[in-house]
Amino acid sequence: MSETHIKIDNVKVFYSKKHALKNISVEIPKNQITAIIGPSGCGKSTLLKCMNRLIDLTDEVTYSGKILIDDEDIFDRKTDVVNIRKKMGLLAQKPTPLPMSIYENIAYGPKIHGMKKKRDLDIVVEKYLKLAGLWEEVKDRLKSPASQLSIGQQQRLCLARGLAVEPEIILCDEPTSALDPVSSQYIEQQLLKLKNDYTIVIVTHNIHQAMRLADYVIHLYLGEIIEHGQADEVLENPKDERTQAYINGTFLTETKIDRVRTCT
Ligand SMILES: Nc1ncnc2c1ncn2[C@@H]1O[C@H](COP(=O)(O)OP(=O)(O)OP(=O)(O)O)[C@@H](O)[C@H]1O
Repeated sequence: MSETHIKIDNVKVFYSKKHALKNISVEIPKNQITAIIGPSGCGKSTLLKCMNRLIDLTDEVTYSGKILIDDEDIFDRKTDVVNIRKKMGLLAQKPTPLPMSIYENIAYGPKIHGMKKKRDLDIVVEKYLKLAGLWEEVKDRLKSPASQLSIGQQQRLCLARGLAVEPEIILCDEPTSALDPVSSQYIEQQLLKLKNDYTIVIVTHNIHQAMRLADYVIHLYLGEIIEHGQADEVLENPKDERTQAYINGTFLTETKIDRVRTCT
């Protein structure tokens, strides 16, 4: 495995009494795409929210363990949450453009971080719209409201906006689930290009998407990692019966799981 970028060590999360993540320990490699897969409610989004501490915004949540990014424990109360989030771009399920122009959507983050000169902002806007694969489609209407873009374009705009604050890591929570197949393909193509410079973690329900994108796969099941490894090994030759069933789209009843456990 290449150099570790995010080291997750014994992370546990409770929502009130609900034990959502149980002793999660896993290392996420730098400049690779890691897909988190698993059935609904298994804890995928919770794990992602731990990585940027958005989990703090949830009521009645308690968590423990460590998440080391560049050797800094982001769960440490002394860690500056704003700094952590600056290292991470988040691409959510639905595009959330800011209620302003296409240009201002991208310039917003750099302005907050102190960039003032129009020339510098122009360069940044063009650079990140190009990186997100949207420049050619919007270069002649940068002053138009972002809300006038198609949903697929809005998602690429959100990707560009996230990149404009120069993160090291891109967290994606089902980033194409609200998009048509062509727009999904655009996003996937951009993510594949971006992995040369960014560490990417993507939550996806789409096994084919994981096959197309992922270098590594984490399979979560009822809050635990039941399989983790190189994508081709996990997706084409899974060791765990539950991973196999999930990939095949078959449903394992508790009785069958018990039978499988007894047989192995
Ligand atoms: N704010 C909350 N309060 C209470 N329980 C929660 C809260 N958020 C999530 N949960 C529970 O924690 C578990 C994990 O939720 P999470 O959203 O991480 O799952 P997921 O794998 O991302 O699901 P999906 O694929 O359906 O989005 C689920 O049982 C969910 O009901």
